[in-house]
Amino acid sequence: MTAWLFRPRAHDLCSSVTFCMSCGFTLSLQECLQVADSLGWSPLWQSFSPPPLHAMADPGLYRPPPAVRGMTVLDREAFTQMIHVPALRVPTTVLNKVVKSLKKIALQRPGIKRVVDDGQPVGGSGQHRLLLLDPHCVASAESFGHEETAALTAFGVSPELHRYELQLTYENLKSEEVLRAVLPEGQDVTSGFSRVGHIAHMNLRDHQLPYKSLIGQVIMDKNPGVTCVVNKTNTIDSTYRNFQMEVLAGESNMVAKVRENGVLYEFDFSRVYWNPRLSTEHERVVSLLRCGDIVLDVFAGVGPFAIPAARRGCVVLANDLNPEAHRWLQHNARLNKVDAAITTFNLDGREFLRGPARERLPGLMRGPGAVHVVMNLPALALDFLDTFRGLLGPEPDQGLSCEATMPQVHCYGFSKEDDPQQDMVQRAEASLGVSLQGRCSVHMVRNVAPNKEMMCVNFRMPREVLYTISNSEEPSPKRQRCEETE
Ligand SMILES: C[S@@+](CC[C@H](N)C(=O)[O-])C[C@H]1O[C@@H](n2cnc3c(N)ncnc32)[C@H](O)[C@@H]1O
Repeated sequence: MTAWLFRPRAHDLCSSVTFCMSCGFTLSLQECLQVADSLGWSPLWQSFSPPPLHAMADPGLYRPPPAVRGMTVLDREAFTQMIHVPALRVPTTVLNKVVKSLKKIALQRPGIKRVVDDGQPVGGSGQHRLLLLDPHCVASAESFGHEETAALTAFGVSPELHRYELQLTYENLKSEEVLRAVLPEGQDVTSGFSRVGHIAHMNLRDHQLPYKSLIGQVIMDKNPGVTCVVNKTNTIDSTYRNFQMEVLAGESNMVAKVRENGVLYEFDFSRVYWNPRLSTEHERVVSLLRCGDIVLDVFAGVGPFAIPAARRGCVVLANDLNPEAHRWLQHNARLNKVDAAITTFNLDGREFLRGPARERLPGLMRGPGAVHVVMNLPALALDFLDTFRGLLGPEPDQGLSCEATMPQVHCYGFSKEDDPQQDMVQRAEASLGVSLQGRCSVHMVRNVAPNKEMMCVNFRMPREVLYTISNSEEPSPKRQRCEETE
């Protein structure tokens, strides 16, 4: 066939022509006619109507009409267009089997039926339906692969392709397709968001802001269950790690109900920290806990470590500086019926460690359960480790404390270094004032941004940190025996 439908005047127009020698075809036939008309080009290929089936293979076929470009107030009707798709005429007697055999090449669009009436009068036993095919897979009868050809032969279906005129509406488009058609060409169309209950949380770029209401509306339309779309308006450097946010579409109810790892949480998303991307990490830490263990959650938020830990049979001391997070933490403890197992505090992390934690630690460490300290405030938690220096004063058992009773620490941090593991260990060591070589492990939690990792360093709190130990003290044989039995 002709290599191009409309001859481009220059290569830089290649995005405006149907067939470009170097880039392949980029516009739907309908769009192409409009573009050509506006540019005063005349078609080289005159036999346009009706278009042969191979012309239906245009990958821009589902692209909405060019008129929607630049739209800032969503007009759903403006996305409606007629397109042509290939179809097979299939006897109803074998329809189900043919649909199954051809499912890889059948039309798949949201809200579009792929089997339609053939519009022909029904005659005798020869009742037929049209099976609509994906024009990107099927351009002509030669497009069928061996399997499909064999299936058609076996079921007595003619491979002759029919042309079906289909109305494509806003409902049949994916959010990405809608936004790509509306936002300026060549600019990034990110329709990604975090889902927090009924809230879709976006982080729009500057060039997307003029379209923010439309983007919000599209995200809400295309994601069942989302009834509120918000955009982050600040970076997350507030003390309480919550976002300033603006409602782009839908209701302004910020109280979300979320299920994470089977546990239900409720909280005001605009006033507390919640990150759905931490569910795996929450689960990982909780899986390390055993019934009867003690958990000190220094930066507890609304409870994603504390509540499941209590549900697992642990005794939990959970603290958060944000009064709102503390309130929802208490609420979630009641909601999950574990309030008897969780004691909550609304203190600065250092105050919590120096006060309630210090008071209870000696008794807890003598008990049967292991003590875990969770410190998830990645921007600052490593600095808080210095609070443990000499926290419990002189060692009561004069060097006989069993290492196995020392608290197990899970401390989070961000790292932008080439070797984030080493960076984490070095910063923890600097804060604790001791070496952790050979007695810690580090793992990557998630990639937060290009070149920024969230990490977790895990170690048993060294005795010489928690207690003020005189330099002359030698490790006692008794303590060594204790370590061996761990
Ligand atoms: C990153 S969030 C973690 C929340 C929860 N642990 C989680 O995994 O989702 C850190 C929490 O620390 C709290 N926070 C910030 N500064 C604090 C401080 N100095 N003392 C205690 N809590 C603090 C914030 O309010 C926030 O809820």
